[in-house]
Amino acid sequence: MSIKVAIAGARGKMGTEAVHTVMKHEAMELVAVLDYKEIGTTLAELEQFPTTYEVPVYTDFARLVAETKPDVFVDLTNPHFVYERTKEALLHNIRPVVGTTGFTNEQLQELQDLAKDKKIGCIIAPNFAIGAILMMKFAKEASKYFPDVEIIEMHHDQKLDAPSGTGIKTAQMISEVRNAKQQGHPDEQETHTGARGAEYEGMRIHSVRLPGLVAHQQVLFGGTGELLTIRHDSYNRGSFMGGIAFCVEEVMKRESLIYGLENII
Ligand SMILES: NC(=O)C1=CN([C@@H]2O[C@H](COP(=O)(O)OP(=O)(O)OC[C@H]3O[C@@H](n4cnc5c(N)ncnc54)[C@H](OP(=O)(O)O)[C@@H]3O)[C@@H](O)[C@H]2O)C=CC1
Ligand SMILES: O=C(O)C1=N[C@H](C(=O)O)C[C@H](O)C1
Repeated sequence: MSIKVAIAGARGKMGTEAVHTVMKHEAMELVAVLDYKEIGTTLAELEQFPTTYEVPVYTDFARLVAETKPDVFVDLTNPHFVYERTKEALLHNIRPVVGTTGFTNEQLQELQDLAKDKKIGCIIAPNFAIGAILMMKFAKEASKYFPDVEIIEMHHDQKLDAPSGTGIKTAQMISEVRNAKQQGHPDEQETHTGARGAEYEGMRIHSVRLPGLVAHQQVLFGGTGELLTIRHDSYNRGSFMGGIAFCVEEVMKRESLIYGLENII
């Protein structure tokens, strides 16, 4: 039996690709999309989709749930909206697969508790690309030997959140194994605010936003007379689709919240 999927953010850069991915997947059925504004009755009315995509569009989540009964809710929207909707999905016993970034630690903890109470799967993935997951794992390993590290994440200039979810996740993974260390000169001063980037447990995260970029990150490790650079590049959003399809299938088998694909690949 196919997995019934609903998607929020279907008009967006990631959502559009995700719609095609689910529509083409033989084990999945796209039963609905959720938008916050009136865009038509079905996806077939939007010019970026084929006229065969007669998937109903809803603006009311409760109605979407009642009428289409999805198993999985994929969220690819924006940081202002995602926490409440993920919570709502869990309360309706629908399994969230969330690519949207920008959760606070408190929000993640609350959702983790809720998924545990409900005994249903929820996957929150700051990055769906396999290469990015490996980049984070390798960076975690390297930081055991190189405690001086700076993260440079580079994205397109339409991105709303900074630092990126991947940048924060990388810093979190590194801080699980790295000996606490305040980097740089103890007396350093910024003559221009923000010059040293965002602080995360003594590490620095720098966010670059430029047209032409998609999603890129390098993690720099400095040692005596040497520099190690671990880098990943997503050149297009196809890089994330294998991860989304994997998560939609995987979340059906889980009974708790998973934050980061490194925990399940
Ligand atoms: N985990 C991962 O691997 C990846 C995660 N992302 C994340 O995914 C999210 C989306 O990225 P991207 O596709 O580039 O962004 P886009 O801005 O291209 O797409 C977001 C879409 O969501 C819509 N939207 C906004 N608010 C709502 C709402 N309340 N309900 C339904 N739809 C809504 C937007 O509409 P409108 O334009 O009208 O506001 C837009 O169509 C971001 O948080 C990004 O960081 C991105 C790439 C990979
Ligand atoms: O907004 C994006 O584009 C991306 N967002 C995610 C993040 O914040 O890390 C994943 C990827 O970097 C692309």
